[in-house]
Amino acid sequence: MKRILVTGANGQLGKSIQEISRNYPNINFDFKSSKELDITNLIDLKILFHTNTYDYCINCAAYTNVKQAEKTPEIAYKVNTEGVKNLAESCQKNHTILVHLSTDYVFDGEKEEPYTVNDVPNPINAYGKSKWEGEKYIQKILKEYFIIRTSWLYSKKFGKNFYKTILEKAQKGEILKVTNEQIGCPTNTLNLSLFIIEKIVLNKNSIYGTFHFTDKLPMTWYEFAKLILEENNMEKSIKIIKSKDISLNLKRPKNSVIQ
Ligand SMILES: NC(=O)C1=CN([C@@H]2O[C@H](COP(=O)(O)OP(=O)(O)OC[C@H]3O[C@@H](n4cnc5c(N)ncnc54)[C@H](OP(=O)(O)O)[C@@H]3O)[C@@H](O)[C@H]2O)C=CC1
Ligand SMILES: Cc1cn([C@H]2C[C@H](O)[C@@H](COP(=O)(O)OP(=O)(O)O[C@H]3O[C@@H](C)C(=O)[C@@H](O)[C@H]3O)O2)c(=O)[nH]c1=O
Repeated sequence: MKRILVTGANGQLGKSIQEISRNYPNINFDFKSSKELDITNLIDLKILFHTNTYDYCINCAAYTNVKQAEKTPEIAYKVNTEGVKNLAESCQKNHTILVHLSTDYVFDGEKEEPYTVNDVPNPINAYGKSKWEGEKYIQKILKEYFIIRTSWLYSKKFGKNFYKTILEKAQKGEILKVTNEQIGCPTNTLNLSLFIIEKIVLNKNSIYGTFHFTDKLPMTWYEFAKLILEENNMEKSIKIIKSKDISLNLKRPKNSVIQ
C-alpha cells in the first residue's frame, strides 16, 4: 500500500485531495494541516520523517496571498522557497518522491504564445519569485520529483478563490468590476487532484520533471467572471476595469497561458 504525506492539507487543493481520497482505499494518506506540520520548521519535519515512511509527499503548502506577498516578500520566501527546500531535503534523505505545485506566475507573461515547460521562468512579482526559487531548490536537491505548474486554481467548495469571490459579490448585489488585461486557464482543484493521483502517483510509467496542468481553456478574468455568473444562472452586468484599478503596485503576467 502506498503511503502519501499531503502538506498544507486544509488549503483548497489539499481539501480537494482529501475529498477524492475516499475513492482510493488502497492509498494510505497522511493529511497534515499547517498547524500539524509547518514546512518551515526543520525539527518538526525531521521528527515526522524519522517516525514515518512515505512513498510520496504532495506539497500543497504555500503562501498564496499574491497581493500581501508584494508587501512582505520575506514571508512568501520563507514558505515558498525555504519551506520547499526543507521538504526537498527531507524527501531526499528519506527516499520520498516529491510532488510539488507551482504556478503560471513564474513567467513574465510577455510571450505571445502559451508557455511550455521549455520556456525559462522570469517572475515579475514576489509570489512568482518565491515559487520559482522553490522550484530551483527542488531541481538542485532531488532527482525524483514532479513539479506541476498550474494556473488560476479554484474550488467551488473550499478555500478562497476568484470563483467564490465573484459569486459572493454577485449574491450580495455588489457592483462587479473585473479586469480583462490578463489571459490564463482557470483550473478546477478536483481535476488537478485527479491528475495528481491518477497520472502521477498511480502511473508506473511517469517520468520525473516539470509539467504543466490546467483545464486548457484560455480566457480573461472578465470572461471567467461571466462564465461563473452564467453557470449560476445569475444575470448581472460586469464592468471592465484596468488591473491597476484593483491592485496598484502589483504586476501580474499578461499572458498566463501554460500548456
Ligand atoms: N490558488 C491558485 O490560484 C494557484 C495555486 N497554485 C499553487 O498550488 C498550490 C496549492 O494552492 P491552494 O490550495 O490554492 O492554496 P491555499 O492558500 O488554499 O492553501 C495553501 C495551504 O498551505 C498552508 N500553509 C501556509 N504556510 C504553511 C507552512 N509554513 N507550512 C505548512 N502549510 C502552510 C495554508 O495554511 P494556512 O491557511 O493555515 O496558512 C493553506 O492551508 C500552491 O503551491 C500554490 O502556489 C498554483 C497556481 C494557481
Ligand atoms: C476579485 C476580483 C479580482 N479581479 C482581478 C484581480 C486579478 O487580476 C484577477 C484574479 O484575482 P485574484 O485575487 O484571484 O488574483 P491572484 O491572487 O493574482 O491569482 C493568482 O493566485 C496565485 C496564487 C496563482 O498562482 C495564480 O495562478 C493566480 O490564480 O482578477 C478583478 O478585476 N475584480 C475582482 O472583483
